[in-house]
Amino acid sequence: MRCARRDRTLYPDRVHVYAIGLRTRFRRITVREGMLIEGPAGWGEFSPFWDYDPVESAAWWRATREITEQGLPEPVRDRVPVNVTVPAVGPEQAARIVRDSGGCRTAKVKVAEPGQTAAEEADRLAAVREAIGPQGAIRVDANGGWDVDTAVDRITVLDRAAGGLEYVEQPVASVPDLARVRRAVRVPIAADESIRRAEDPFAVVRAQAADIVVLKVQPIGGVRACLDLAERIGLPVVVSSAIETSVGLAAGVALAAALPELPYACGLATAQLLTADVTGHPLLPVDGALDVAAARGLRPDPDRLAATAADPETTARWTARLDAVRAVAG
Ligand SMILES: O=C(O)CCC(=O)C1=CC=C[C@@H](O)[C@@H]1C(=O)O
Ligand SMILES: [Mg+2]
Repeated sequence: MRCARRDRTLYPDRVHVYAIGLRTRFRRITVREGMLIEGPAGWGEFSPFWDYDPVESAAWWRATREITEQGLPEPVRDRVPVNVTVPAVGPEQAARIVRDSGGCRTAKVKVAEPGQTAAEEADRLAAVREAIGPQGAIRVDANGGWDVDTAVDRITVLDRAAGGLEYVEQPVASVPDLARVRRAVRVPIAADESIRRAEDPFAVVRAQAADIVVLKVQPIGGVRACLDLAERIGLPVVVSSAIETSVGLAAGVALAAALPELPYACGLATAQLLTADVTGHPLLPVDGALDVAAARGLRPDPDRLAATAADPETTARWTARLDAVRAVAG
């Protein structure tokens, strides 16, 4: 197995850099890269997307160290309902993803993909509704891709095409615009980027800009940081992933398992987006949920680590990146 330079100041154990292909282009990437680090309390994942700079990536590193040094908080439930994640694909592929999801009763559908039309999005949503059934829940994620007027128009169209939307995630980029859209539509609004890339996530609450808050373990700085934010933010929360391997997803499952309330299915079925994983027992939904004990006991397998190891250049890039992040994170 190819290991990054052994950094004895990090851990005497193991630092592994992975590169795993995505089944479909998602979030502008086709390969997911990151680091897995084994510490005294277990394995953690450090995998900020490359558009996060060292200062922003410090929170991701804190999340990694929390797991490798403190381990996971105690769960209050033994299963975590999850949504299937549908990339910006055609209607037939969207329906197939839902049907093959392992019983997910909620689907989150990517919209506002550059170059795609409202009609293409409406077709995708109609196909997802057909596949998930009338009792299923459908949410969309625009990743801040619309302006206010477009968001108000599209939400109305997509709400009808979906046969009713559970909520719309980050329809527009700024908090003031999020508040404008929320006042103009009846579909609930979830804040994601306005939480995980914000100086002050409470600006969303002060502006009455969202009904729901999305929590992602790595960008927010750890499982316990997310539990603390959930306790203080005063809005319902939904747990979502950062498209990690099953090692990183296990931290998301631990968060979802420890939250006092879990009103929404979690965006933690994203192992389905990967063409491989670092364990022979990837975290995949059964009857629409992930098993908390399986996540807590999850360890990478040496043969899967070897099979998903990044090439030397990528490994060197991540090692240098981690050095830069640790220099600012302390
Ligand atoms: O929430 C989900 O269904 C899966 C995770 C997911 O959609 C995302 C993960 C990471 C970055 C984004 O691409 C996207 C999101 O914005 O929530
Ligand atoms: Mg989102």
